[in-house]
Amino acid sequence: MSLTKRIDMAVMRAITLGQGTGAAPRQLSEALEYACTPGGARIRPTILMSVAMACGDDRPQVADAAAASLELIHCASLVHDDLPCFDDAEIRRGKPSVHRAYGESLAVLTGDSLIVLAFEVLGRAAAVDPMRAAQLVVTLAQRTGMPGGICAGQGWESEAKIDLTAYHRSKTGALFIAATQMGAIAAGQDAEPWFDLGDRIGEAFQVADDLRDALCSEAELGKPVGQDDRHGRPSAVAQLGVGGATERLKNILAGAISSIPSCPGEASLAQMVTLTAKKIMPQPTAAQRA
Ligand SMILES: CC(C)=CCC/C(C)=C/CC/C(C)=C/COP(=O)(O)OP(=O)(O)O
Ligand SMILES: C=C(C)CCOP(=O)(O)OP(=O)(O)O
Ligand SMILES: [Mg+2]
Ligand SMILES: [Mg+2]
Repeated sequence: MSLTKRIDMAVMRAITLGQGTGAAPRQLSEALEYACTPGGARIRPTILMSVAMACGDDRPQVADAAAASLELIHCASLVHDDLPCFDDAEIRRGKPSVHRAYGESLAVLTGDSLIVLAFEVLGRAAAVDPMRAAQLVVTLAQRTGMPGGICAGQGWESEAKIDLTAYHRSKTGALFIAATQMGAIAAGQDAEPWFDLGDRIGEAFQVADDLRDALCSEAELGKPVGQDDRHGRPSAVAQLGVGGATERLKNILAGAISSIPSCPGEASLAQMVTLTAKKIMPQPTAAQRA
């Protein structure tokens, strides 16, 4: 089975669990699925699974639960991020954002339900491997909440003075660190050596996202562009210009490959990072190249 299919199936199993089989509010049930399918790039669970596979993937059910839980948290964060009180975005993944499709109250509840569901999925993985499941819960919680998770990252946007490194590391880096560390944990390995790889991929992803926000169109991205400018957010493009940010992106990615810890599947993991790099590198249009 392809990795994409494995991830989509794990996500769908989780959503089905959240929808239940008995009485449940219809619109909220529908919105859970709407928020997570069809997926975006599924880049975080792909990295997680690739690390788990490079480490032997000896408990595939635990890796499936880890990948699904991480993607559920990511989707929840996008639903909340698009709300009027944050970025007030009307489209996401090429369709109306959840609050545009279902209203604000249900969008808040969709995000809330997905967060809780993510941790339920990990709790249930304890039936297969209690130690690994407990470590996965702690790692995902650390990278989701305060003081260093994506909630903290979002929190920086309400501060008058922003610590740029902490802002980027928590807003975007956190779920990439979760991806590499949860992949290792799911396969029974120590998480600590996998911090650097996640941190570097996260930093690269943030620079790439800043470049896409400045260079791409709404139709290409399926979400509003020019957001960093509009919200006055610090970005790699504002700081370094397009050329400087592109150079920085290439340097971080080279560093990411050299930070892969030694493991049985090291070579194929390096290939995955190179492939991910190609995917996230924004392609300038002919007009921008001229
Ligand atoms: C778990 C949970 C629900 C957290 C709530 C806190 C929250 C709203 C986090 C958003 C995190 C995030 C990376 C948003 C997208 O960034 P962006 O706005 O720069 O990117 P975009 O262009 O894709 O919108
Ligand atoms: C952290 C950021 C910039 C939010 C968007 O993440 P992705 O670009 O991975 O979103 P999807 O592919 O999942 O839609
Ligand atoms: Mg935002
Ligand atoms: Mg946004």
